[in-house]
Amino acid sequence: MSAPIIDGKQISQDIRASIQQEVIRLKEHRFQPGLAVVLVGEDPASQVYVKNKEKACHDLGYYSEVHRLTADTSQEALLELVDKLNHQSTIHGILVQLPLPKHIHEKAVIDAIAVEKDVDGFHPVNVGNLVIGDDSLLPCTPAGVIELIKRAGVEIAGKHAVVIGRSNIVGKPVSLLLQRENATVTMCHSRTANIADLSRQADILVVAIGKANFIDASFVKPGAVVIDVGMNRLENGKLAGDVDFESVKQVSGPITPVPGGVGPMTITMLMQNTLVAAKRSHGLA
Ligand SMILES: Nc1nc2c(c(=O)[nH]1)N[C@@H](CN(C=O)c1ccc(C(=O)N[C@@H](CCC(=O)O)C(=O)O)cc1)CN2
Repeated sequence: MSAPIIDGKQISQDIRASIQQEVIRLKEHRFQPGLAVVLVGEDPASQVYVKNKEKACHDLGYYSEVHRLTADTSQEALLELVDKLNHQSTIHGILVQLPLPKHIHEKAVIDAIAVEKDVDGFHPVNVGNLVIGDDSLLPCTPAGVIELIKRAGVEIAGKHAVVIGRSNIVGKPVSLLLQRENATVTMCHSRTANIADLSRQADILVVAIGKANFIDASFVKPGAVVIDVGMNRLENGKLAGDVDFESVKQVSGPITPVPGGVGPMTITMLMQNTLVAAKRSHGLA
């Protein structure tokens, strides 16, 4: 028997529907969440993601600004724009689309975003708050992973979670969030010996290593929950996850597909963070 599929698109829609209701209520108090998205350069995938963010803002009734800057924009000019947005009262969230062109120092830009408007959750203060368990804006993809697991009806507390990948954007924050939910977490990475042995011990397996179809059924304990954060563009133009979905779903428990799993949650959690940031700025959260 094949595993239940965790439908990230449907879960995303459900979350957006409740955000929309809350925004309608808040608008009666002349309150409108505002998001500024900054895109530097013409990376085709980034252009699509930014358009989708703009559309999500429109659909949910947010105020939005998209700043499309040419690839040769200087770091100084980008920092000036971030500073302007930091001080703009209609904007509660600022997102600088990554990756940035090579001549721009990503960290300098992230560090320049006001902590309370950092709806990506990438600012070191937000990262630090996540580490010590204080309230913070959570990074969108990791927050989406936790939401998918919970909405699939899976209890996290007491489970053994194995996270494969240790990036600052996914692997590390996902591990911290799983720990916060009282899972026992093992982190694996490129230098881990016997990844398959550790992976087979997981009740919850989160994979974010950026290698197409790396995890097959031999890595998975029967019934384990499998969350695939990978998004690898193949030569034939198709998108593949880090998990060999067809093989793994024969043995796993609930599993996310790619596309249609974690990806759609990234923008939904961004919308959620923007709402939280806006409410906090009005003393409502
Ligand atoms: N500042 C940021 N930059 C980037 C982030 C981020 O969270 N903050 N994440 C990614 C890109 N991203 C959002 O920005 C993103 C990636 C994927 C999806 C998504 O819906 N994926 C679909 C498939 C889409 C396709 O066919 O290409 C899916 O998995 O179903 C949404 C947002 C890097 N940059």
